[in-house]
Amino acid sequence: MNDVSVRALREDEFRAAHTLFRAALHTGPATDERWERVHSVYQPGSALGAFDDELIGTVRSTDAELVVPGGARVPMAAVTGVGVRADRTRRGVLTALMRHQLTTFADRGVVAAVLYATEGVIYGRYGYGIASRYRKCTVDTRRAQLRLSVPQGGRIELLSLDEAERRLPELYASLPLRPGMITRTERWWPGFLAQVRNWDKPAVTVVHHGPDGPDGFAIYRVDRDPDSGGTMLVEDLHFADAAAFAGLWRFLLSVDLVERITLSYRGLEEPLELLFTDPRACATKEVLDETWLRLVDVEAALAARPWRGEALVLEVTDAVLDRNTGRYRIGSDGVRRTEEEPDAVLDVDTLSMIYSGGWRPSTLVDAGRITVREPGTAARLDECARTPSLPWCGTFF
Ligand SMILES: CC(=O)SCCNC(=O)CCNC(=O)[C@H](O)C(C)(C)COP(=O)(O)OP(=O)(O)OC[C@H]1O[C@@H](n2cnc3c(N)ncnc32)[C@H](O)[C@@H]1OP(=O)(O)O
Repeated sequence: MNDVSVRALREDEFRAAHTLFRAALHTGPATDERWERVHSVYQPGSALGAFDDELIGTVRSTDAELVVPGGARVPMAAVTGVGVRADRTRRGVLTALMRHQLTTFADRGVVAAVLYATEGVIYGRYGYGIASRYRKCTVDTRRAQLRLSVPQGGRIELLSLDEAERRLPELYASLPLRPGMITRTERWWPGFLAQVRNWDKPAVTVVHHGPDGPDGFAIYRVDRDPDSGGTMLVEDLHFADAAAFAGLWRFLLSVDLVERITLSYRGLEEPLELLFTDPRACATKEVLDETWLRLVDVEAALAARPWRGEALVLEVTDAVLDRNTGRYRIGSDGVRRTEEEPDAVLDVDTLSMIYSGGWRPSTLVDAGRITVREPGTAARLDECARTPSLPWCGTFF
């Protein structure tokens, strides 16, 4: 193979990159109509191509903000669209793309990169670690009786897809975002809504109205099977508070001709089964990795979230962005680089795993991914990194 070079794609190359990516996922090219809807997901300057004699690999990203523990928002890049032509895989094309992309992120002040991975084996080598996990679950609507204490919730309004397209971006932006969640930019919505328009069953959007106006929404479709009955697939569900959560569920459970409701990409702490008199009405089918996080600027990322208690020194190794390699003192009094002896030694992908609170450091010590100086250090690290909730993103890209 000839040498591989990587560069930012010109806008007239975006469609070829999109076709290459879809082919890597075993999907056909976008129709003209679909391309018209989705081309704006390509952020100029942020779609990369790998070339030998022709385009052989691609990755793109869009800028957004990530909510970190403590509630601060940091500049992030949402990485997606990764594909290498099937006749050029396993010869370093993705590695060249990832190195180029991460260096570019670091140069322009991106603090973190986030992605959803097709396979668990791909991204750890580039410094990404599993930040959040999600569950797939199914609700048996015949068993799902709401407990008397569940709030009544407010009014439900049905929206057409065109109305949803107009109103949901503003509604999502008005909701409180928890750690692990990301902002949904004007480049995210067209891609998501193009998928929704492509469903084989009509999409239904419902908005929940609380005392101060719209405060939650859900998008679903219903698949009716003559043998197994109706299955509602809830594809998106976000809400401001417990009343909106309950109100949306009160409505979803009231929809006729639905025997079960399936959900994916739900946070592990979402108290769905606790709404029901029989908690087994909601069955968790699978727990999987959700977002993979990559701390691009380790010092800025560490400083953006609170750490608790007595300070500890971490020695971090970053094989791709060497500028991150070094020792960091973290504690309730802040974060700074240091030359002090380390209490714990870890790679940047492992740091990304504990950063958002999705894993206790002691779990990673047990897994051999953090080396500690003395036995008590794991417990001190747990206390230092402790967060009030597990991270969850809930925005697939
Ligand atoms: C965020 C997203 O967009 S997720 C979508 C990811 N895309 C896909 O899954 C589409 C189908 N797959 C592909 O297009 C390609 O196989 C890619 C992009 C996953 C990998 O591209 P490649 O150019 O083959 O990766 P590259 O050769 O740089 O691999 C680097 C290393 O990772 C390993 N690796 C990469 N992908 C895989 C994989 N899917 N399974 C096992 N190992 C893998 C390689 O073996 C290599 O290991 P080595 O350094 O020990 O030799």
